[in-house]
Amino acid sequence: MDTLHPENDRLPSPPLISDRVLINGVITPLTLTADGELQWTESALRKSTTEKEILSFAVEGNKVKLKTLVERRGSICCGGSGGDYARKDFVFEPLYDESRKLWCDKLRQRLDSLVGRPKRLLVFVNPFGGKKTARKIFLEEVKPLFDDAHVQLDVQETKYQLHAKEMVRSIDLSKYDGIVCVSGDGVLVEVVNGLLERADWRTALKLPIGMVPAGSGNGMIKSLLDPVGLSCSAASATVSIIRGHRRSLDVATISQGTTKFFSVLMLAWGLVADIDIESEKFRWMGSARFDVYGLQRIICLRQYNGRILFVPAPGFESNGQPASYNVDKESSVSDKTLGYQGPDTNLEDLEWREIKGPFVSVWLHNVPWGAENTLAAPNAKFSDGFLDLIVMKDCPKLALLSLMTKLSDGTHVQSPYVSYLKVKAFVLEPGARIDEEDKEGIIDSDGEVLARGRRSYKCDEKALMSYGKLQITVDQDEMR
Ligand SMILES: Nc1ncnc2c1ncn2[C@@H]1O[C@H](COP(=O)(O)OP(=O)(O)OP(=O)(O)O)[C@@H](O)[C@H]1O
Repeated sequence: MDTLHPENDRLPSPPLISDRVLINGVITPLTLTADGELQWTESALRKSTTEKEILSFAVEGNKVKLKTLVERRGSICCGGSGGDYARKDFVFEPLYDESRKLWCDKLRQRLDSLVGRPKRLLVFVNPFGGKKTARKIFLEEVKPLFDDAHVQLDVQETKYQLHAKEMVRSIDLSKYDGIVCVSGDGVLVEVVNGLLERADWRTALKLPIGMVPAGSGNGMIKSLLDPVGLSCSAASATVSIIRGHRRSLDVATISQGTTKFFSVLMLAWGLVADIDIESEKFRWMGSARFDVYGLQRIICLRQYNGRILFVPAPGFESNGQPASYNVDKESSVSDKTLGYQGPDTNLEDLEWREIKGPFVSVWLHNVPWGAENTLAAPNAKFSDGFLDLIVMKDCPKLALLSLMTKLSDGTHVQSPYVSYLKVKAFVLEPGARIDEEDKEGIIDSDGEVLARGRRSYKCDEKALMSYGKLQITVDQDEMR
């Protein structure tokens, strides 16, 4: 019969090796248990586990030096525990050559038995992202941890937009255990799109992608670290990668004709898109650019004509009005050898509903956090096969200002001015501004311009899609 042992009642694990060693010049008993715990007494009982705290070890003369992590518990971060990490060496000296050899064998055996720890990673560093500090973050906070953990790195600084995507689409991925983006969400999305455009996308998708926050938004890494009580820092993110922690992630396919874009974070049109993209000119402010430009946009509030159609998730069928949707046939015609083509859902068989404009904001989210201080979709799940839809039609400016302050804890979705639901498929038919019909908006996906309408955000760059109807479907658990 199986019995349950509460954590405190756990039976002590037998020792793999137990010995008297020198620690800080004092003879001290040191034990490595079968479940990987290193125990010694230095004024009080100390413990360090191979699974969590010990990254690697090396022999230096007669001494064994362990590279370890110590958890720092902050008090101010995000209302949570604010867990973060610092590096620390732990040195001990076995009394005999034989016992040093035995210690090394046992430590190596334990560290080698840890599954999921990466050995070789491809790292993209975007020197242009956020406050342009990614290079410094990488050299000072990320690389030392990977070095301590003996993870080999192939580092590539991104030199221009879409550089990461181009590389990922064509390089030999077989030599890597994962790809890491020291950047904002933009480079992550490039990597995802590059992988999905490969002919061998099914294999490519098995490669885990890690994030280290060095952008202005950092919504994905915040969504990963916050639920486990870790601060959104470079050290926490790097430690999670070293430990091999993984989560599955849904991928949304946005299509317009045969053009496709794969999104893992969000799609926005209206207020949120305007703030996200038009505030680029304040990039030097870091994440404060969203608040500063957001205020300006609310004071001069825009509303857009248009229509959205959606297939509600079970329980959300009362939103909107029944509607029929003629599926964009062109988007399903594809050459399967070219890469991932989106989910094989028969959209015509689904129960569609619609909401007609004007709209202040339409926001579709795959993960909870849109940025480090924006809990856009508090109920969003990484791999539930649904997208969270947040819609705002008319809203008084004062109420809107108060909603902006509620974005940090996700309570904006409780406002009577906000509709918040889960959808399986979605169609956006964007229109012009109600006050100036010759001006249209911006469609933003994962922080990048997907489409820009007439006389919207001034920029000569051509967008991937035109400012017209878009279809969005979601596949469950595509990425890791
Ligand atoms: N050397 C470069 N010069 C100019 N742009 C670059 C360079 N390298 C990458 N980029 C582009 O910079 C854009 C933004 O990058 P990233 O996502 O890292 O930062 P961010 O936009 O500040 O953060 P977030 O996406 O979290 O808001 C991406 O579209 C990427 O393609």
